[in-house]
Parts: sequence; C-alpha cells; structure tokens
Amino acid sequence: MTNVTVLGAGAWGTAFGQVMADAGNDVTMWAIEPEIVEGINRDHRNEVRLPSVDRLPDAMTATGDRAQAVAHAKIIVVTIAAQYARTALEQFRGLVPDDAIVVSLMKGIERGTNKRMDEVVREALELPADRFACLSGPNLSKQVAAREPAAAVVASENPDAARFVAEAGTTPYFHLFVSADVIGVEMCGSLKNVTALAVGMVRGAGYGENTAAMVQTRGLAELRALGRAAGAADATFSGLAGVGDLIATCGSTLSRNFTFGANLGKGLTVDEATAVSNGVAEGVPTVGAVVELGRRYGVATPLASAMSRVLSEGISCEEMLSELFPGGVTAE
Ligand SMILES: NC(=O)C1=CN([C@@H]2O[C@H](COP(=O)(O)OP(=O)(O)OC[C@H]3O[C@@H](n4cnc5c(N)ncnc54)[C@H](OP(=O)(O)O)[C@@H]3O)[C@@H](O)[C@H]2O)C=CC1
Ligand SMILES: O=C(CO)COP(=O)(O)O
Repeated sequence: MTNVTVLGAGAWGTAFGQVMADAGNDVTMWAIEPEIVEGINRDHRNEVRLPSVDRLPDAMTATGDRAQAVAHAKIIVVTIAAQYARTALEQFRGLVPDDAIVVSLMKGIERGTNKRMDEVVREALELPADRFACLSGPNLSKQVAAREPAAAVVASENPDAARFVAEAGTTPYFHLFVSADVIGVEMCGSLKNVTALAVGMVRGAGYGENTAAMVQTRGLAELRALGRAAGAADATFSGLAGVGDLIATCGSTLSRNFTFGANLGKGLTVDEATAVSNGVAEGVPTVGAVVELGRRYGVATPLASAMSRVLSEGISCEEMLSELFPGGVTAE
C-alpha cells in the first residue's frame, strides 16, 4: 500500500484515483472546489467531473488543503488542465516530500513558453528529473472509470521511479508498461490532441473513413517528425502513448478534442464549441505551441498550422484540408 495524492479531481484525475485505489493504495484527491471535496468525502462521488461513477472506492478521500494533501504522499499525480499547471503547482513548491515521485498525466504544451508538461512540472516544483514520471496512453476516462481493460505507459529517466509507479498503479483491468522516453511520451500525448481536433473536424463536416484516416496518418507523421526533432525515441510513436492514443482519441465521441473538432466541422464557432465542451480540450491551446515548436526545430507542421488557422481565423474544413498538401510531389 502506497500513499498516493492526485492533484486535480477532474474526469481523468478521479478515474485514475480510482485505479490507484483499486490497486490497493490509499488515495487523497486534492481539488480547489469545496463541492468536489465534499462530494468525494460524503457521497463517494464526483458528480461535477465524473458523474458516471456511482460510488468511488472507500480508499479515496479528498481535501482542499495543499499541505495536508501531499504531506504523506509517496506518489503525487498531477492531472490539472495543462495551461493552469504551472500556477497551480507553484503553490505546492516546498510542500512536496523529498522522496515523493511526481507523475504527470497531463497532455498539453504550455502556451507562451512552448514547454512540455515534464518541463513545466519540474520547473514549478523545482523537481529533479529522477523524481519525475509521465503517464500516457489510450485512456478515455469514462471507460477506465468503468473498469474496462486498458493500459498506458509510464516514462521516467529514472527506471526505479517508473517501475515504482507501474507496480503501484497496475490492477487486473489497468496495465502499466515502463519506458525511459519522457520526451516521446509527452510529445505523443500532446500532439495527438491536435490531430484529434482535425479528425473530429472532418467527421463533423461529414467526410468518411478515407479522409479521417488520411488526416490521422498525416498527424502521426507530424507528431513523429516533431517528436524526433525534440529528442524522442522512435519506438514510442508506435506504442500506447502514440498510435494507441491516436486510435482511441480520434475514434471516440468521448474525446473532448474529437468532439470539439466535430463541432467546428458542423459549423460551430470556437466560442460555441468551447461552451459545449465537456471538460478541457487540450488540443486547442496546444495548437499554437506546436506550430512554434515546429519553427524552432525546423520541422514542417502543416496540420497544426492549418488547425491554428481554423481556431484563429475560422477557415473551413475544406481550406484546412487543402493546407495539408501545400503543393508539389513529396515522399511520404
Ligand atoms: N479525460 C480523459 O480521458 C483524459 C485526460 N487526460 C489529461 O488529463 C488532464 C486533465 O484532464 P481531465 O481531468 O479530463 O479534465 P477536466 O476538464 O475534467 O478537469 C480539469 C482539471 O483541471 C483543474 N483545473 C483547471 N483550472 C485550474 C486551476 N486554475 N488551478 C487548479 N486546477 C485547475 C480542474 O480543477 P477544478 O475541477 O477544481 O476546476 C480539474 O481538476 C488533461 O491534460 C487531459 O489531456 C489524459 C488522459 C485521459
Ligand atoms: O487523452 C485522452 C484519451 O487517452 C482523452 O482525450 P480527450 O482529452 O480528447 O477527451
């Protein structure tokens, strides 16, 4: 039994907290909203973010007190919306126990700095690399919360940390693989959301499987090119965090990114799609950062660039598609 603290009781934080509790750990959820804290402690429910679960495990409790939340934690899981992670985590600086491993479940790149979540988390908490891990894979929260079989990969520069988290988090229905490729896992998780926006958009506009598969495959190519340039290991792209998560996210209406894109394809504006989104669609603020990273690494990012124009200028799905192939014959 390990003391696990989850920072951010959103849909995924709550579902993953349940995984950790099912794996035999003592789980403390930290949330800002008193309503969520009270709901978990009194009713064993997170009615706000994960209403599909009738009763969360008894081993899950919640608090709004930062110091109390992390005081005895051996594993601290971060599942805060990526754009708010730095601000939220800076308030935990100095509170995190010296031997705790911090695991990011977030999938996004910080707007403005263009930093991955491993960079943001480590800077915000002044955390050494050997105490950081990230976890990613095809993990639509509602299905994990229903205990449908699933898996993910946990990556750390410190193999002992990755193994510790994987052993602590594996249950009969949720398997964790280990990896040393933090950059690859981070890039896969963040960039698949941009592809999911685009695939959602073509589906929402009424196109079929050929178009969707084309966009998804070109998204993978872009992800791989940018990931490689950033220092990712090639094998990660074909693993759970890469192809695995692309398949799940680009093929499901449970995905907020896919659904956001689908709503754009149906003709909703960005504001309208935001208003009806069931939780954070991380691809939206991440798109611009991906374009910037492409410039920094000298990697073409036609899909992210086209989606950036969709979001900022409202270009149509047809225009977005036409930008994927700017002209000339190229090797795949
Ligand atoms: N849902 C899923 O299927 C999966 C999600 N992820 C990733 O996990 C991360 C969280 O997603 P998810 O839980 O689904 O998102 P939700 O939209 O359900 O929840 C967002 C979380 O971020 C917190 N948050 C937002 N703003 C702030 C802030 N200013 N300060 C502190 N906390 C804040 C929210 O806290 P509060 O409730 O108090 O507002 C909430 O806990 C994302 O990066 C996502 O990509 C990864 C795998 C699967
Ligand atoms: O990352 C996810 C599944 O692995 C969840 O995707 P969304 O954030 O688009 O809902």
